[in-house]
Amino acid sequence: MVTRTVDLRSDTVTKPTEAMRAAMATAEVDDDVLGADPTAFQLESEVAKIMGKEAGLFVPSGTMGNLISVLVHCDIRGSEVILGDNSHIHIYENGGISTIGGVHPRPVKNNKDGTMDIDLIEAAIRDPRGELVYPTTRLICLENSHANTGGRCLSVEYTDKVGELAKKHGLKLHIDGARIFNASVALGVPVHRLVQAADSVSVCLSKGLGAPVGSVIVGSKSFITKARRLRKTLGGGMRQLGFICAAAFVALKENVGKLEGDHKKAKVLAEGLNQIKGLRVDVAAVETNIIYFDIVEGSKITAEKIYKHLEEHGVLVMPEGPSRMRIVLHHQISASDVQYTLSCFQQAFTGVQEENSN
Ligand SMILES: Cc1ncc(COP(=O)(O)O)c(C=O)c1O
Ligand SMILES: C[C@@H](O)[C@H](N)C(=O)O
Repeated sequence: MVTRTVDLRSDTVTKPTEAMRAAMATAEVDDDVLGADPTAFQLESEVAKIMGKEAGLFVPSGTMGNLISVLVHCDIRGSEVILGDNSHIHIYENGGISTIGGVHPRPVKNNKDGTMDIDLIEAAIRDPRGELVYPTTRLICLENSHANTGGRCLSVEYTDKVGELAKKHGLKLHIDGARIFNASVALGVPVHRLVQAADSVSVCLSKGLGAPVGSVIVGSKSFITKARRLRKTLGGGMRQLGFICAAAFVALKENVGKLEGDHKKAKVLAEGLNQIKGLRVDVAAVETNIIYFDIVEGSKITAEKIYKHLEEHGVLVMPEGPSRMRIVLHHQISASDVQYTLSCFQQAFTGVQEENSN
């Protein structure tokens, strides 16, 4: 009988707080297709202001936020987007930019720190003289923090350099900012400065900020006007969405300040896991709330045995391969949960070592 649950699969698993539920229950709402839901408008305006952009648009998911952003920037047939080969847009969004938007992806290798070498980005930009046979590059996409490399942060200097490169070639820059607040807190750089070079940003409120639903895309007024129309085309026009925006507004106001704590807990957990004989963690690479770790070859324990033991004790982690796992911290994981998780991992390995010695 599991008496305690520690859900470390993702920062998308958080449950609405009482304050969010109360805000939802009393939210002022209206039809956001026929006009403007007042609570949605308030949230969109606030996020745009915080991000230093002219306007914002609420969307039901980060996937839709990225899709709309890419499709607005690449609105001409034959467009191509340069993006990371290990980016969320390229791996986890069902190829939507191509299957729905007809946009051609031009992947560039992601480095271990989430960046793409700037000279490789420039080399991937199509030469206009080859337009008879080449797609036309119109957009560069970055991801900050970068999820698949372990929540690594792209510096403001790097982002500005990519922005300069985009401008030099007449391209737009989009940032998948699903965890931009995590990067901002970890770097000590205000979000508006971190995304200053970007023409658009997709900001998830449903990740580390803990909102039950939603993202906001931000950009120029012209960009958001086109994005709003495309959201409707994709079936994302929502009616009285103020009640979910009310929860997101609470998340924005209450949880940014908790991200540093998530990062500290991630570091403690990473250091503890790395002390367990049979696990390997690159602790230095844990900059925010995400930890990737591996079972050391020859450690005589299988991932399946670890998952089984963890699940029997209520600890949930994300499988990432035959011997690789991911843990994501969020504001509903306590310091005690971190210690409990470490004890469960230790027990799993000790149990196996005892089995093997018998
Ligand atoms: C980096 C990144 N971008 C975008 C998304 C997509 O967000 P959603 O799950 O809301 O579609 C995710 C995952 O949730 C993500 O980790
Ligand atoms: C799995 C992925 O799609 C999701 N964005 C997560 O980080 O949990």
